[in-house]
Amino acid sequence: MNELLTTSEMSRADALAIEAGVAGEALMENAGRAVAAATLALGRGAEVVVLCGPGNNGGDGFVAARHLACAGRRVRVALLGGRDRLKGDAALMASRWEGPIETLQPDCLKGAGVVVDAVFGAGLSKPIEGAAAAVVAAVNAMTVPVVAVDVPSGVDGTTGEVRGAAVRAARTVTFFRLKPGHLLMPGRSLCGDLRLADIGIPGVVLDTIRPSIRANGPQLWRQHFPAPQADGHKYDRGHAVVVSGGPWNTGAARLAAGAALRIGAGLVTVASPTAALPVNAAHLTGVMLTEAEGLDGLAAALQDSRRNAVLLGPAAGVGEETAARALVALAAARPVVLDADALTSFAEDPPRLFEAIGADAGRPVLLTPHEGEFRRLFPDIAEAAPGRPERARRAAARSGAVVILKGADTVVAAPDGRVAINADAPPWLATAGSGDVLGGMALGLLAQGMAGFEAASAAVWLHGAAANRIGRGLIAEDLPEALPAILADL
Ligand SMILES: NC(=O)C1=CN([C@@H]2O[C@H](COP(=O)(O)OP(=O)(O)OC[C@H]3O[C@@H](n4cnc5c(N)ncnc54)[C@H](O)[C@@H]3O)[C@@H](O)[C@H]2O)[C@@H](O)CC1
Ligand SMILES: [K+]
Repeated sequence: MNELLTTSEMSRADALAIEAGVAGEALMENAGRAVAAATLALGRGAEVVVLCGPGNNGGDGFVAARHLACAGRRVRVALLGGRDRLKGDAALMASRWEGPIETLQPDCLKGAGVVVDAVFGAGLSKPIEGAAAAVVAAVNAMTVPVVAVDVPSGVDGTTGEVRGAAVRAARTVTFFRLKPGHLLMPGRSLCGDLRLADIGIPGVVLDTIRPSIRANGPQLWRQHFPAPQADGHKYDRGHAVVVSGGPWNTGAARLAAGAALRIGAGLVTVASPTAALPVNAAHLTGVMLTEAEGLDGLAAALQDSRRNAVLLGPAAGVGEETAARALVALAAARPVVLDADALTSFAEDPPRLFEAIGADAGRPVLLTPHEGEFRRLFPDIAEAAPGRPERARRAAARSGAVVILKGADTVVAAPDGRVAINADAPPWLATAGSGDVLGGMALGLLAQGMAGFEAASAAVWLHGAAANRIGRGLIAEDLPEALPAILADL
């Protein structure tokens, strides 16, 4: 159930269900009935105004209006555009509505105690403007609950972006499977409480559609998650290396190293420039320390093949020195996580990074940009690609790396096209050092032999779960500490 369907995949699901013998009319009837059921509990008997658009989303609205009226609610219906524009099932459902049909405009909201938003759904094809935009503004100025059908009108179901204007719903009822836009920002924040209704589309249609985007959660990677063996040794659980910055910039590496250890790496070493050794030594206990001065020092530290995964970038400093160190790490034939300054250091020449990644395509490389770092490495993709999943996917395909595009709706994409969207990170996770911990968690999983996409997705989800467990007041140091309880629940 964690598959997410883009709006075009969703209309394919409808079409395949109909081909398989399910009546389109039945799908719409079930959809509208589910909306009515989700609306009945709201507004304590107050009048419901159902706003219908010219497509099948509006058709669902007519069905919901009929069921609400049958249940004894006072219902009024307003339609965008002439009734003669309605086609197919939507026209059929409008004909089964026995009450009057008003013209959609802000005035029809007068007296409403609950609003059903059935103006646009998966078929939104351009920005909302004119009368529809005026109604959206009027709905958002009201304090009554709004139930959105499929998506809040104006939210793009595939990207989560607002096109022109969008309704702010208290509840959204969608069908068969969620869409990316329900989890991506700002769509997610406009949906309110999300409900998923079964409308009779058989699950086997997914075998044909093969959706590539999923909601991130343990189902996606639990089978790959490293499980320590009873007779195992710490050396079986990998040896992660975190490269430290200079003497004034060591904290980020230690945060990452602590996270790698907590998530189960057998051994973790901070590889430190000579001048930073005393600072690191003064703060490390379970994490080990080794000297790695300059490029040769790093190469020497990585010669030990038991050191099987490397993280570089946190507080590394932007410039040629960091770029060259990243190339040393990438040349050492093992999984690499590149974060923060290690990404920005390639802003002048991104292909130089991608070539080094491509030189050994067999091992996983993770890039963990936030939006600004992403823009520096992939300016054209940031400009042109529609929505964050597509941006991350194109970047992964170009770079050959798993891309973790960080944000309130972190997206993980693999070079083979798989995408995971994380939807439950709380706002207080955006705090100093939080990204360093995420990099360390991913590193710790790679060191234990987890595959790149799964390690990235698991790290992102666990990072969010840890933050939810801690709650407000969280600082980055708390995140690794919260892991044991979450790992126990897995
Ligand atoms: N059999 C099906 O296809 C089913 C579809 N369902 C519903 O159907 C919806 C999709 O239906 P449609 O594909 O007809 O699409 P919509 O009903 O979302 O909208 C399409 C209509 O709106 C117009 N339009 C789009 N954007 C506009 C804008 N910005 N300004 C003005 N007009 C605009 C289009 O020209 C078209 O007439 C789903 O969201 C869902 O609610 C459900 O009934 C389940 C079954
Ligand atoms: K809608």
